[in-house]
Amino acid sequence: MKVVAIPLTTRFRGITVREVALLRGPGGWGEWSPFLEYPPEVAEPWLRCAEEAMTGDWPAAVRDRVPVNVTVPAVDPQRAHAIVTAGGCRTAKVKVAEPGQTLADDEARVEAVRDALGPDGHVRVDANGAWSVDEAVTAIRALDRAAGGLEYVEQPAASVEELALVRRRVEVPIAADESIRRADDPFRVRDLDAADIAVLKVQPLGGVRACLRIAEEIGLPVVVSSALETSVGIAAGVALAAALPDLPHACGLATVQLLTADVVTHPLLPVDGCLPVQRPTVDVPSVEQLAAAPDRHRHWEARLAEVRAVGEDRRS
Ligand SMILES: O=C(O)CCC(=O)C1=CC=C[C@@H](O)[C@@H]1C(=O)O
Ligand SMILES: [Mg+2]
Repeated sequence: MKVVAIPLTTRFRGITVREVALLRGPGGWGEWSPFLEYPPEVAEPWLRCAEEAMTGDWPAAVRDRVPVNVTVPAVDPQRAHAIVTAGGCRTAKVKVAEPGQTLADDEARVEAVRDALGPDGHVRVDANGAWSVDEAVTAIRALDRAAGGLEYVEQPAASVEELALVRRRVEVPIAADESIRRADDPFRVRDLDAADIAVLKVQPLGGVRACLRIAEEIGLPVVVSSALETSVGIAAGVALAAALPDLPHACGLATVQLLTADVVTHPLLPVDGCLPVQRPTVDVPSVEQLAAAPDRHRHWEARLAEVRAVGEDRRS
C-alpha cells in the first residue's frame, strides 16, 4: 500500500489536504480513500471499490467521453467566476449552504457562475442536506432566480422524507446524494418519490458493478460523482459513467481540478467539458514525492486491517 497526501487548491468539505491509499492488484491500481473520520463499517464498501479496480474487472463502456461539471467550492464570487472560466465545462456545480455563510453569499456566487458560463450553460447547486424543508423552499426559489434557471438542486435537506416534501413544493428538480450513499436502503428515494435524479459515487456504494445494479433498479437518471479522488479513483467513476446505458446529465467527476497534484502520467482533467474513458497510468515518482508521513502510513495499514475484518464478517 502507498499513502499519499495531496494539498487541495481550496478548502472543500472542511479539508485542505486529501489523504489517499493506493493498492496494487493483478489488474491494476485501486484507490481506497474513505474520509479520515469514517468508521470501519462506513469505509468497508470503499474498499470493495478498490478491490474491484485491482482485479481490473469493470463493465464494458458504451461511450468514449463523459461530460462533466466544474465543481465550485463555497468561495467568493470573483473566485467562483475564475474557477468556472478556467474549468472549461458547460455545466457548473456550486456548493451552497456552507456553515457560516448566508443565502446572499450563495446568490452572489451563483450569479457569478451564471455570468461566467453564459446563458446556455447549466448551473446546479449542492446543499449537502443543510436546509430544513422551509429553508430549502426559500433558498431554491432565490437561487433559481439568481442562476436564471437551475438544472437541479442536490440534497437540499438531510432526510429522504424531507427531500420528498421539498420536491412537492418547488419546480426545480431534486437530486439525491447522501440519501443514497449514506442510507441503509438506497431505494427509499425511489419508493417515496423523493428525487428526480440519483447521484451515485462508486467508493461509498461498493464499486462500479454495484452502482450499475443500483442504477438499473432505482429507475432514475444517474449523475456519477466523485469522492474527491486522485485520477486512480476517478477512473472508477468514469468506468461507471461510461457503462451506463443513458447519461442525460454531466457528471461530477472533474474534481482532480481541486487537487494541487496527481499520481498518474495523464491526469483525468476535462477537455472540451469531457473526460476521456481511459485507465490512467500510475506515475511512481509522483507517488513517492507525495508520500504521506510514516505515521500516516502506519495509520492506514491499521485501518486497512480493521476494515478487512469488517468485510470478512459481512461475507460470513
Ligand atoms: O459532484 C461534484 O461536482 C464533485 C464531488 C462533490 O461535490 C463531493 C465530493 C466529495 C464529498 C462530497 O461532500 C461532495 C458532494 O457532496 O457531492
Ligand atoms: Mg453531494
